[in-house]
Amino acid sequence: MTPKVAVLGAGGWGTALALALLRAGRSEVVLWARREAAAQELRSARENVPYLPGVSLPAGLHITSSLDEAVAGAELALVVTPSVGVPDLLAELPPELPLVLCAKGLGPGGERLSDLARAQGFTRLAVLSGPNHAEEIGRGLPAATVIASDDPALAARVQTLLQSASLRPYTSGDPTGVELGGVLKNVLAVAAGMVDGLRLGDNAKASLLTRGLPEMAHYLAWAGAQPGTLYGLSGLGDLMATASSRHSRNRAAGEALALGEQPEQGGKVVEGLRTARLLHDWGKQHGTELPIIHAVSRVAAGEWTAQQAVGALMDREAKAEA
Ligand SMILES: NC(=O)C1=CN([C@@H]2O[C@H](COP(=O)(O)OP(=O)(O)OC[C@H]3O[C@@H](n4cnc5c(N)ncnc54)[C@H](O)[C@@H]3O)[C@@H](O)[C@H]2O)C=CC1
Ligand SMILES: O=C(CO)COP(=O)(O)O
Repeated sequence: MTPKVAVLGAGGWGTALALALLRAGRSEVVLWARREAAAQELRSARENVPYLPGVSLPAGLHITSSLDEAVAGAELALVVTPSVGVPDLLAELPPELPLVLCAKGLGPGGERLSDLARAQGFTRLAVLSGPNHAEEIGRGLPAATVIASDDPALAARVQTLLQSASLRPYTSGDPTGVELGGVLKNVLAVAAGMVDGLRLGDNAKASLLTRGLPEMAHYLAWAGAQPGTLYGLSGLGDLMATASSRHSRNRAAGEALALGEQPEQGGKVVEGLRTARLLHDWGKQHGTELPIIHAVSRVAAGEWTAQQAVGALMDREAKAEA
């Protein structure tokens, strides 16, 4: 029987993942959009004009706004709404459905999305993360990604479903590290955008991103991630892809903030701004210094200008690198 795969969330990333599944030879792929008007627009234009313009959607891609229809008979579902939408979506899904969580954000109280899913009774869970701009994956440009799960058979199954000439998925047994790498790099990408906006140069960006790694490492270690995962595709790989990319909404939001402009990206989700505040709160609660994350959080909240954030980072007490 042909496996049916549901892709829940019709933004740029959900649309690109649906196309990646079709390219990998899956013939029954259903893309779910939250609003019927959006589903109708996708069906008639055969293009996701607001979120992934310039990429055609093949006739074989089924598009619906009915969640029941999307998941009926599906072997598994990719959850690709922005993180703020994940709790409501989980509440509507049957807990026996295997899920692949693809959003790069945290729950409303800073929870991992996989923990929220577990609390709702879901037991078959994987996460997918890596250096994967929707604009490039949607066009079939080559990339690698990581699928991590405590259930090796599920990770291997998702790998098989997605593997194609243009997407090379790796498996991992560290869902904690893979899930959180993408969450944290978004905040550093906002900071990198501020460096761009202020035209501080290449040395500043390399210094900032490298000093951001220990901040990522602190949080990942606290969460129980394996130390090496930070240096893989879902950590350093995604940080490299995002912090310099013309596609990155997080980087662009940082650039806008530095220029005194609004950080919104035309209705596209910018996860790093909300994540910065949640991680800042976590750092305060745990007495952990996260200077770059703290600076992004204060600029995002309008408490500091980007220039003040640079001053605060440069004025910190002298210390050893390690
Ligand atoms: N765009 C990209 O290149 C990548 C994005 N991601 C992550 O995937 C997640 C989704 O991002 P994108 O697809 O880029 O977003 P997007 O900004 O392209 O589109 C957001 C989509 O979600 C819908 N939406 C908004 N609020 C919702 C809610 N409460 N419930 C259900 N749907 C809702 C919008 O109508 C829209 O269709 C984010 O966590 C993002 O960090 C991960 C990898 C790559
Ligand atoms: O996660 C991404 C690429 O891997 C997308 O990053 P942005 O959300 O900053 O566009």
